[in-house]
Amino acid sequence: GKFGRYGGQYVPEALMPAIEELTDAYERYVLGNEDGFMDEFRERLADFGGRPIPLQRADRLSERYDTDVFLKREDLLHGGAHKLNNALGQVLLAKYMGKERIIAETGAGQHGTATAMAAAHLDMPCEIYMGERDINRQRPNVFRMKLNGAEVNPVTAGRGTLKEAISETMRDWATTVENTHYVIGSIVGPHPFPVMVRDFQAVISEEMREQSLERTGALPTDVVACAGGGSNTMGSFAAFVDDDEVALHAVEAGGSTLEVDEEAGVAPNSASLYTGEEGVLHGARTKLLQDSDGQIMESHSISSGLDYAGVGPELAYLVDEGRVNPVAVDDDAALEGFHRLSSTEGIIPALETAHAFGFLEEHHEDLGERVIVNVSGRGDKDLDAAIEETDKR
Ligand SMILES: CC/C=C(/N=C/c1c(COP(=O)(O)O)cnc(C)c1O)C(=O)O
Repeated sequence: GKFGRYGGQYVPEALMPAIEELTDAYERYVLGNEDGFMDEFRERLADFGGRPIPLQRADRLSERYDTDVFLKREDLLHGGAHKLNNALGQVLLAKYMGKERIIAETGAGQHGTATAMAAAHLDMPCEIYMGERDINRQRPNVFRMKLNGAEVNPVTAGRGTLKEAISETMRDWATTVENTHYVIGSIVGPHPFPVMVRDFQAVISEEMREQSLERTGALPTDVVACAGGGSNTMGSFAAFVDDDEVALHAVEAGGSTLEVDEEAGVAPNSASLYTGEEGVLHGARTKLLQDSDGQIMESHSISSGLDYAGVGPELAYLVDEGRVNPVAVDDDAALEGFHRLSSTEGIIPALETAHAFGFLEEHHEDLGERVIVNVSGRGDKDLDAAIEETDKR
């Protein structure tokens, strides 16, 4: 469960039995397809989720950047984001493990919604932990989670964003491991979570590869994806990691600035790959926003889903190896990307996704002639925030 120095299982003793049970289930059902688990997963992802997902040529952006820009439309996956790939896989696995209760954290509410949808689809009771701050800025998703039959537990600790929600969910799991599975929302946490979530999200790049060869007769020159915890990123990269000729760009939230105020212990961004230091968070050694005492700093982003001080250990490793190019895009450029995709291509992206289009605008000169951008989610959840933030500027 290691990616070089990163990864591992830094969890309290109380969680080790659950982690060992999950590792055994991951190896048997996900890697070994025991009892046809992966066949059922793919069948439900098709029938309930709506896969395969289109790889669409963006004609306006291709003109604008004088190169072929393709969009992987995970915003069209049931629920409106890539999150269902992982949530459906883990809820189905919980069923195969004989668990009776589902819990999860959420920031943007997309993972919470996806988990609530999958739990309803598979007839499992579900509780979602969500920071107060995120409840207020992703309200449409709070309604969706409740409509899908989930209980939403507000988390008031700290800043009430993703980090506290994950910690709260892990606390619940520590006392309920017997009958409960924790559906973690990204490639974070102790082994086997990072590899299991990546394996469920890898369907994104498996389809991208096939579609790119079919449409253009070649692999893409560049793949671009936004990175919060890193699941849509590694999902978009997985099938290309061994093809060195395919450049992989992980776009993080540059927030308001990359300058960090050590005294205040506040990082006005969430660029863990770009400016983070090695440390342990939520059970894994990875790259984190931390001050000189090793205290984890508060992160910031205009988008809830990228507003996280950590990042997946596999991404941290691939960046150190030079295989993944980490870039930071600030709130303003993300907001411009949100408006640009909406008005030029008729697709309103999630604010998280919009960061990837900020990167495209700033760096298209450095890219090759076949660029795929992962549209990780749609922007319905962000309309109020985007309008408010735009009016402010
Ligand atoms: C697991 C917490 C992250 C959440 N969302 C993250 C997110 C992200 C970033 O998450 P990752 O793919 O895991 O880096 C990208 N795009 C959309 C549309 C997102 O909603 C959530 O709770 O909805």
